[in-house]
Amino acid sequence: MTALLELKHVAKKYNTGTMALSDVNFSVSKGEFVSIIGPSGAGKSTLIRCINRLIDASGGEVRLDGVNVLNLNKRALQQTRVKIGMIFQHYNLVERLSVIDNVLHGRLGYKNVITGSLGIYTSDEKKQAIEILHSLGLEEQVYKRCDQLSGGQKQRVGIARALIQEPKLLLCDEPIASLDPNASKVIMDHLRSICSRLGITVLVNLHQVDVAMKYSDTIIGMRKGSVVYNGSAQGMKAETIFDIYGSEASDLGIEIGVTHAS
Ligand SMILES: Nc1ncnc2c1ncn2[C@@H]1O[C@H](COP(=O)(O)OP(=O)(O)OP(=O)(O)O)[C@@H](O)[C@H]1O
Repeated sequence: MTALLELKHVAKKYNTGTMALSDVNFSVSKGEFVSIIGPSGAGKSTLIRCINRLIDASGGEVRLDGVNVLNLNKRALQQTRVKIGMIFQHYNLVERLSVIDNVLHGRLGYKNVITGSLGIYTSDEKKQAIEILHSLGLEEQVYKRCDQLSGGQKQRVGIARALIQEPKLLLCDEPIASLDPNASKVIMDHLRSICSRLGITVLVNLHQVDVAMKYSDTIIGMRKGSVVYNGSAQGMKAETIFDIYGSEASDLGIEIGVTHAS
């Protein structure tokens, strides 16, 4: 498979002196579903955010389709960001606006300053927004204000906003951390289906090892800013969990060797 995303020697040192990422190297193929796991402070969010430059890495290369994102000027970065959708733990929606208006915000990267600031969208874009919302089971929420939705519904709006961008890569920063198990399953099922059905590459930060093992083609395990595991879910062993979390899998309640069909 061709690599869509390649990280080479990526480092991030915050101006507090914290070395959040050290020499991170991995590549992600087109259409792959990859989970990043690791304890709090391992650098998962920093890593995800260095890919679309919400955070500027201190060194290394982040290549998307062969182009080093870290070298792009403002205009080129804007064009590249259109290819990268982002899902946030706390949804990042404009709560007082309707669901469809929030989804249409995903088209802003394609607009010029005037059409963008006036919120002018084509009828095709509106049709597409409604279709995506239907595909995510939100047909009854299209014109509701976002502050009237449940967390799970808000996260599906976040997914719809990312999908209307027509991204190649979907970055998901702890997308289920604020959701109950049922809503979490709905979100993970949608993300998996987006990957399999639409061929969109998904990179997701997770705290739940069982969820990562159930849904992912590949798991990247991080500890103290470094990648300590990069392999299949099936290839995870009790020692892998120890390397990542510094505790025995059994003490953490993680069952190794139990795989679930996705
Ligand atoms: N803006 C910042 N300024 C300084 N240090 C930061 C900043 N953001 C994160 N850090 C530090 O960088 C390290 C990695 O943090 P990061 O949030 O990326 O970890 P994480 O694995 O996503 O953690 P969590 O699972 O708790 O979200 C931590 O030591 C954290 O304290």
